[in-house]
Parts: sequence; C-alpha cells; structure tokens
Amino acid sequence: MGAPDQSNPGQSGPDFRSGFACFVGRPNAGKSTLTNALVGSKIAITSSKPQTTRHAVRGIVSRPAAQLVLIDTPGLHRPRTLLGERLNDVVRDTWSEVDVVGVCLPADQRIGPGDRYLLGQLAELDRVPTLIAIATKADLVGPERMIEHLSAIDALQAELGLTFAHIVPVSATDGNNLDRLADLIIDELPAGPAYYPDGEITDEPSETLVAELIREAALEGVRDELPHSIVVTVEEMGLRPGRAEDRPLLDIYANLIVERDSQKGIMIGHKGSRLREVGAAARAQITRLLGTPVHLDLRVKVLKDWQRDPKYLNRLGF
Ligand SMILES: Nc1nc2c(ncn2[C@@H]2O[C@H](COP(=O)(O)OP(=O)(O)OP(=O)(O)O)[C@@H](O)[C@H]2O)c(=O)[nH]1
Repeated sequence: MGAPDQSNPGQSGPDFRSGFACFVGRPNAGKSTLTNALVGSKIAITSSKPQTTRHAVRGIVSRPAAQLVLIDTPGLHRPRTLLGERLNDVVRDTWSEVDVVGVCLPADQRIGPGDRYLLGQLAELDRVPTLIAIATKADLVGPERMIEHLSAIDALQAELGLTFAHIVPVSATDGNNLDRLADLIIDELPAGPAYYPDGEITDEPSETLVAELIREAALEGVRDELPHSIVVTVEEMGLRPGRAEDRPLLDIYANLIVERDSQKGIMIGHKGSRLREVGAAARAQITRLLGTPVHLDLRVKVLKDWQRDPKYLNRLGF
C-alpha cells in the first residue's frame, strides 16, 4: 500500500512502528468521526445520515516513534444494488490489507443482528487482523449502561469465535480515551518505516475531498432514499490565473448527481434556494480544509438510476 517514505531518517529506525488500521461498524457507529478525531483534521466526511462514507479515505496519525495510517471504509451491508456489492468488495479488500481493525459498537445502542453479521464476516476472513472493540459515543451513556455494554461486547468473543485484543470505551466528540486508543492500535503495528512524510494527514487527492465535502453539505436535511442517490463529481479545479499571490482564488466546477428528475427539484429548491445553501456550506468547509477562498460552480444533473447501472458506476469511479 504505497512505498515507504525514505526521505526522513527520523521516521525510521529499529524501534519505529508503522502500519494500517480501519474502523468498521454499523452505519452511524461513529467511524468517520473517530478517524477525524484521531487525525485531528476534517478529512473523512461525517453526517447524521447512515452510509455517507463511500471512499477509502486515509488519515495519518504521526507519533515520534510510529505512524498509523487510518482507512475510512464504507459500511458493510447486505447488498441490494450493484453499488452495494461493489462497496462491500471495497470493504473486504481493505480488511485484508490492514494490521488492525477497530470494531465500533456505539454505547448508546444494543448490539444487534447488524453487528453480528459484520463480525461474522470478519471471522470468515482467511487472515483475521488484530481486532480492537471500541465502545463509541461513550459520552452518551452513564456508567451502568457502559458496564452492561462492555460485558455484552466481551460475550461476543465466545459467541462468534473471535478475540478482541482490547475492549475500549471512547468518545470522539469530547476526546475521552482517544490517545489511549491510538496507543493501543500503535502497539499492535509491526516495526517498519513511515509510509508518508511527517505532517501529511491524508493522501486523498483534494478533488476527492472536495467532492466529499460537497456531498456532505448536500446531505444536510434530505430524507428517505435520497441520500444514497447523491454523488458528486469535481469536473475541474484550479487556481484562477492572474490573481495576486496573497489573494488566491480556487475555481471549482462540480456536478451534484441524482437519479431522478424529482430529486433534482428537491436539490435545487424553491428558486434555487437549497442549492445556494448547499454551495455556501460546502464552500466554507472547502476553504477551511484547503486554506484558500473558493469559487464553487455547482450544477445538479440527473443520471437515471445510476446506482444500478454498471456503465454509470464505472464512470463515477465505483
Ligand atoms: N455524542 C457523540 N456523537 C458521536 C460520536 N461519534 C460520532 N457521533 C455522531 O454520530 C453520527 C454518525 O457519525 P459518523 O462518524 O458519520 O458515523 P459513521 O460510522 O462514519 O457512519 P457511516 O458513514 O454512515 O458508516 C454523527 O451525527 C456524529 O456526530 C461521539 O463520540 N459522541
């Protein structure tokens, strides 16, 4: 997964550890929020809508003697569409490449069939990575419920024939136990040199990040099946020529793609009001991420039933 970076001799040596980890869990379990909190910058999109993560975004946690590369995967679901099947393949490919899988089990919800299905899939891998069970959203529950939750997680090991190297409660929002989780994951990594230069937080091309931020803004306030129908493509992105060096402007031309004409209407809103809001919200986030003022040209397009069409899926990079 990428050639080790040899340019910085401080990032190697016999005691240096490096490797890959990902978080899995039911939709909305808090995986993206946890990745962001550990990396300390907004790189994976989060939203209150389930299944908003589609790309394997990597975040990098650098320590004086270790480098942990985090991969943010889509949720694994029983597939209903061709897109669903392809997303599951992405997830399994990731699992087979990482050193550690953090299994996110939100403390405010009981362990259910979805969690068992996912853990069952993990147990069936040819090579099961080191598993760390994470009781996410610890801030949402009191001590009694947490103890009950941790016992239920413990009991899963015997039930499913799996071993958790650790079981840790964590809150990504108030930061509780985050450092401990990072330490526990890093302890499980093999000795090896840094994969990325110090200070880098992600190797996702900024087009992908920009598309994800626009999609996140577009998801705000939409309901039902619409979230799954939205995909964003960045057609063109570049600094506007002729600007003074201290006043750069990044031009971004992007398409917000939906599956039906009725959805297009919803996205645009009354006299374009919704699209303007989405554009403004996305622009603010992109500016914060890239540190450059942005001009965003956002258009809504319909690709009929793209989630079920192999041609469209290929074109959209799935
Ligand atoms: N109170 C609290 N809320 C959290 C915490 N972590 C995540 N959340 C919230 O839970 C929701 C889902 O979080 P995400 O990080 O998007 O969840 P995810 O598992 O990546 O979701 P998918 O992409 O759908 O698989 C969001 O509204 C988050 O703000 C936490 O530690 N505490």
